[in-house]
Amino acid sequence: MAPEQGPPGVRIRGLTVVYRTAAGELPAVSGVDLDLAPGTITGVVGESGSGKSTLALSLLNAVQPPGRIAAGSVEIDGLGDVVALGGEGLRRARGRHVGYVFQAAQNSLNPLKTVGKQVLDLGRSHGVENPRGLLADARDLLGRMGLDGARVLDSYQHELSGGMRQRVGIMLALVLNARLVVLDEPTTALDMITQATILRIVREVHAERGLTTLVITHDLGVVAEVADRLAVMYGGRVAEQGPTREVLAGPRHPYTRGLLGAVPRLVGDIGEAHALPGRPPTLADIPADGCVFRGRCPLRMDVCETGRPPVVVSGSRSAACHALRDDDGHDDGDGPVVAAATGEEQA
Ligand SMILES: Nc1ncnc2c1ncn2[C@@H]1O[C@H](COP(=O)(O)OP(=O)(O)OP(=O)(O)O)[C@@H](O)[C@H]1O
Repeated sequence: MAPEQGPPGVRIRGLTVVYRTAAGELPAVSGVDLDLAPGTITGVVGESGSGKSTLALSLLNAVQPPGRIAAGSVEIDGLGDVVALGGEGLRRARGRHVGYVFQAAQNSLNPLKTVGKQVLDLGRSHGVENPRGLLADARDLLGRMGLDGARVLDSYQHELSGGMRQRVGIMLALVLNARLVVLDEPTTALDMITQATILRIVREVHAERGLTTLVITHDLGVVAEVADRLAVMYGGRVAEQGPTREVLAGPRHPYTRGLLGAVPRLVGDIGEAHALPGRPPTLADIPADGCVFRGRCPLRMDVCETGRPPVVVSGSRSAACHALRDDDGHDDGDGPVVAAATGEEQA
């Protein structure tokens, strides 16, 4: 995948990732289908434990034991199915093709090496032949993000603020010219002003470098700010997905409605916000059959106990819910189409 080839598309199909626990192997991600269209920013949102980070790690086939990808494929343009990749091919793909900014990137730099040294290490591990050119690229990227690049390259982690470290993380994900970038909780632990700055930088760098970007977050405000499309995850499954504006303006899945109702700044008056009752499931109590959200769902019906929710597709949106199957009230004119009740999604 040469840089001039344009941003890659990604097709995730039937992805199931399990972790080995005392109770056996349990799915953290279960039958997920998701498309990342080339050149777009997709946001994956959900409460803690919904499987977002596990899904993101699967894009690099980087799920670590006791986890493993048990089924499905992750097709990346120019790279093929990363689930089938291994060894050297996989190592080279990470960084070169897929740039990854880990959760808590503020703390993931090596405290014993300057940022510049870490750039050189990264280049060496990927066989970059022109280290000076790499450092110049790193300096330019940092400058592009409003930092004094030369100074940051000479700095150690403890000399940088949280927002600066986050920008260094983004630079490290981009400096090898990866065109697919995964950002896991890019703004957690940052103050509001720094958060807004980082999101602006994500949008600008995405557009300027022609990237396909996946942003993982628990914060609907973050996806509202940056994402063209969003996927809402719950209990390891995609509950609803579609264009961000449409989903936020008219959520269909009861979980999405609950999440939105719990965010004061998106619904206006703080008095109108209602916390979603209950807690998200842990691996041990995700129901094996039926709908994973039924325990907290105001629309719960008998069928939710046993049948996996059908994916109701309408235009470029879809939601997996038994209640929507008979619900004409949300039809956007195309008429909802019920897809197979296997968790398959149409993006
Ligand atoms: N190494 C592991 N061993 C066992 N279970 C794990 C492991 N890593 C994650 N899990 C479980 O898998 C489920 C999904 O975790 P994951 O980190 O993907 O969710 P998340 O939505 O990213 O949550 P968070 O926002 O808290 O990171 C959770 O129930 C979690 O406890």
